[in-house]
Amino acid sequence: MAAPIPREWTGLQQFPAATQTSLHELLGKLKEENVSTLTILVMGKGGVGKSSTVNSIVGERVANVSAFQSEGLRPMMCSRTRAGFTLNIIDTPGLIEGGYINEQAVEIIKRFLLEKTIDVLLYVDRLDTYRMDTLDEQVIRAITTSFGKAIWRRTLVVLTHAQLSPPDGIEYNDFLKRRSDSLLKYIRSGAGIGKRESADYPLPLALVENSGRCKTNENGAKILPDGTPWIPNLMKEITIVVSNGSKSIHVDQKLIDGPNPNNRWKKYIPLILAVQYFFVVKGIRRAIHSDIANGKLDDWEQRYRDLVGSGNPVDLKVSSSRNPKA
Ligand SMILES: Nc1nc2c(ncn2[C@@H]2O[C@H](COP(=O)(O)OP(=O)(O)OP(=O)(O)O)[C@@H](O)[C@H]2O)c(=O)[nH]1
Repeated sequence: MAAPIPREWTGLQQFPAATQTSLHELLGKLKEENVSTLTILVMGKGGVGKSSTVNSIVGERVANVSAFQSEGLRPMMCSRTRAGFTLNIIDTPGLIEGGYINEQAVEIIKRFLLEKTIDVLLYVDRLDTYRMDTLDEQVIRAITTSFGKAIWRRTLVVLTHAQLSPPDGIEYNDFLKRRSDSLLKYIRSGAGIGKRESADYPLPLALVENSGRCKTNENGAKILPDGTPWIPNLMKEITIVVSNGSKSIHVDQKLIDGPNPNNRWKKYIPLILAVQYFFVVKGIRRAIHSDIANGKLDDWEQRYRDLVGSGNPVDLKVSSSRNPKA
């Protein structure tokens, strides 16, 4: 089925003039780098603000937002064009249901993404969550197994509900640091990113406040507590990920099927053969040679030699103790 023709990105005109200017500059920069299409995949647990973030970026209500758990399992792709640039943004259902990974949702997402190329993953979570649990790690593992570890090179971590007042009088920046450090720790652990690899997986972070009550500046742009207009900032961080030198993720059947378990140990075969040769075959040979050199003979062999040596007729039936058939 042919992809639908993208609609004009009219939502851009909803943004204040200063935001529009910043966004046009960023799109211009991408075009200078020969990037004329950007496909953004949005994933995370349920209810963290994925759909709201999609709507905020597009500037239109294209995805359903609900305070309650959404029923649908189907991802949704929205495409918009502006001045020769195409933005594709894919909203996905939350991956957790009843305390476990919703495997059905994962499979549907994988099939939906087949033959698509993901330029950036927005891994969305809430800033105002105080504790991490194993569910976070499960979601991160599910993403890693589905699309490969390399997807984390193309990831921007997005924290929604950024206009929060931290609990227990903690200073905003301290709270942000603690929250982001613990989330990044879980992502690295769930994705299997070792300490030495950290530089290859920068995992930058952007804050988002989707609420209609988000504070605005004198230009009417929605701002973070430190005064940063967050929509241009989010788009800037996205363009940084696009230009970080890593490859976009093309989702093909091989990637979806994952590594073939039959191939898993194949690379060790030459090593196993070498170990066998040096420690088993060579060992046995050495033992045989040393036996021969020591002149040790089996009982029957010794008796046979004695008989042949003595010139008496050889009665193998009697002399062979090893061979009952003889
Ligand atoms: N205050 C505040 N509320 C938010 C923010 N983002 C989302 N919400 C609210 O959080 C609820 C869930 O938002 P959604 O955007 O539907 O979350 P989701 O992750 O797409 O949810 P699922 O599709 O069920 O996985 C809605 O009531 C939103 O209005 C935010 O940044 N700030």
